[in-house]
Amino acid sequence: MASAAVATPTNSTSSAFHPHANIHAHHTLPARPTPISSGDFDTSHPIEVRKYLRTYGLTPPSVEGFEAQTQRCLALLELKKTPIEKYQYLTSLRATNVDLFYRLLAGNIKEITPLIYTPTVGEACQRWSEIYTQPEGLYLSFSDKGKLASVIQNWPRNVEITVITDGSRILGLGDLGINGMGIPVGKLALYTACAGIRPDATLPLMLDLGTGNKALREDPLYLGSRREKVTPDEEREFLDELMAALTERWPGCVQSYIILCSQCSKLSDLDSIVIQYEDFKNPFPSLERYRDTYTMFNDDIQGTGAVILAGFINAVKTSGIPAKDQRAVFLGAGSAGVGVAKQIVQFFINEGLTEDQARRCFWLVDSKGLVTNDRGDKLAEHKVYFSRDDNNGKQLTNLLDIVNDVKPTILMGLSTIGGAFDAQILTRMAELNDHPIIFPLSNPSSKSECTFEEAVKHTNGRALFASGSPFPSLEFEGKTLTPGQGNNMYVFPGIGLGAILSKAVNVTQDMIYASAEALSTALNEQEVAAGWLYPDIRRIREVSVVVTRGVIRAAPSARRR
Ligand SMILES: NC(=O)C1=CN([C@@H]2O[C@H](COP(=O)(O)OP(=O)(O)OC[C@H]3O[C@@H](n4cnc5c(N)ncnc54)[C@H](OP(=O)(O)O)[C@@H]3O)[C@@H](O)[C@H]2O)C=CC1
Ligand SMILES: CC(=O)C(=O)O
Ligand SMILES: [Mg+2]
Repeated sequence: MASAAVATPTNSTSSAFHPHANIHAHHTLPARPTPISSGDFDTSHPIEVRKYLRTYGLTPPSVEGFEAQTQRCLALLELKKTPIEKYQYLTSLRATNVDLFYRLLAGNIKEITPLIYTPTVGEACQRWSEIYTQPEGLYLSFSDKGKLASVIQNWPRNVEITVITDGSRILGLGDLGINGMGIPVGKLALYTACAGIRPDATLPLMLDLGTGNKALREDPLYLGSRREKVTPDEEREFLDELMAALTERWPGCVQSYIILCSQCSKLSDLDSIVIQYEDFKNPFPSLERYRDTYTMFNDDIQGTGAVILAGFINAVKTSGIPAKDQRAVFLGAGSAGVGVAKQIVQFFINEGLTEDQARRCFWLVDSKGLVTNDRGDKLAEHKVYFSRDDNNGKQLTNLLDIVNDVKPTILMGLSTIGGAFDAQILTRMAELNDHPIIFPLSNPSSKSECTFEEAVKHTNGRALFASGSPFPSLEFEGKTLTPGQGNNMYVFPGIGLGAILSKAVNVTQDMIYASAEALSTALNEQEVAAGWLYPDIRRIREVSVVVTRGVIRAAPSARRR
């Protein structure tokens, strides 16, 4: 396990500068420590560094400060007209000067995150084949099955954390096959910007397991295999091999635990890997299969559950309604919907409810309507826990009817259906509650169940609001109202860093819950006074420290490596 994985955005050189090198006597210069890399041309490098790197004379003479560099980047960004052009500019900046990219991102997180993450990453994934210019991660195809370990050997660096997807459910945009690579790339960029993980210790990993998206398979520019999606059994066998191969190459997880028992002295030599699953269409089987045997978590189920629980804890403080009187309607009963509902169940239990009382506070709605025991279809396993048995034979399918029937205090959207919370539904929520909790959480913005403006307008500014993608602040009755962003980016960097630093063998439910509790306490006085549900995103590095600390403290000490 490498020591501190933490990089600061103010590091100006990625290559080691040797302070004792004789910088003037070129004929006696030692060999360069590494081959020339694009970051070596950073215009902030002092003259001595340029001479040491042998880039002296190859960059303009002026040694720039970070401020001037940032000013130029922001001006260049401003010149790009569309979000996708800005995305492309930032992609090329990362490829040509990784330090500058992260200084820019970490210093302008509120402005730049929407360009490398949701919502722009959604469009980037939809157009990935069209805009592809350079490799940014590792691709493993189903045809590599049986040889995954040897393909993984091609990755040139040691890795501490990977984000993997098969592209089968990219945000709310459906199956995008290997075009989903933008998601691991974007999430890992946030690991560096928000939690300081060294970029070269991260691995974006795309599983090319075919795609159910016919248009992609027929697109001449599509860069993945043109096969139908593999079966769940084939996928499971592939993932079994993958998990073993990843931990064989970077043997933190299970293997290092075993090594710890027999050879403690070897521990410091080990590199560990934390594995984050992202945007799989049905991620429940893999979470169940690997959570107790590998250092892994599923961000859509667990990260989302934690971040929404944190905002919910703060919303409940404002609404003043005790757990036993909460009634939650969830539009969407998939990985995120069930993940969020389960984390809130845990909170309700901690607030004194029995598990059965807690479970009964939820009404989940999927594409067929209210999830009930008797509606006539075979429910997917993950929905059964929340399935209602008290609907008296009524099979409600319309969201407004469900809201009228249930009279909820909370309306969550994790359905991928943009605009599903219409004026009537929002108005009804405001009639039912002084402070309705309204969280349209689907991404990207086009899939958000409502906008902030709509929520404010139809609830007279009384909604306790958070959305998955960012919306701007607005003026309402002389006051500036600022929306919360309920996005797992508030927690996954801290969960991943906490898992790395604590050397936890598994990412336990206690660690996930702790990340939520920690985030809920990370608001400063001004944010609390303003009634915010989440801290200002500009403080994300401080916030990630709080989340990481919570996660480390919750990591079971007896099982740390
Ligand atoms: N804010 C955040 O941090 C996060 C947001 N998300 C967002 O949440 C959304 C859902 O993600 P995820 O749960 O993983 O996706 P899933 O595909 O697992 O779940 C989607 C759910 O929405 C339901 N649904 C689809 N159409 C309708 C409809 N017309 N009416 C009611 N329900 C419908 C589906 O029904 P059925 O089961 O019948 O198919 C399913 O239950 C995505 O947009 C994603 O971007 C996800 C993770 C984090
Ligand atoms: C944010 C996220 O993980 C998603 O929308 O899938
Ligand atoms: Mg996701």
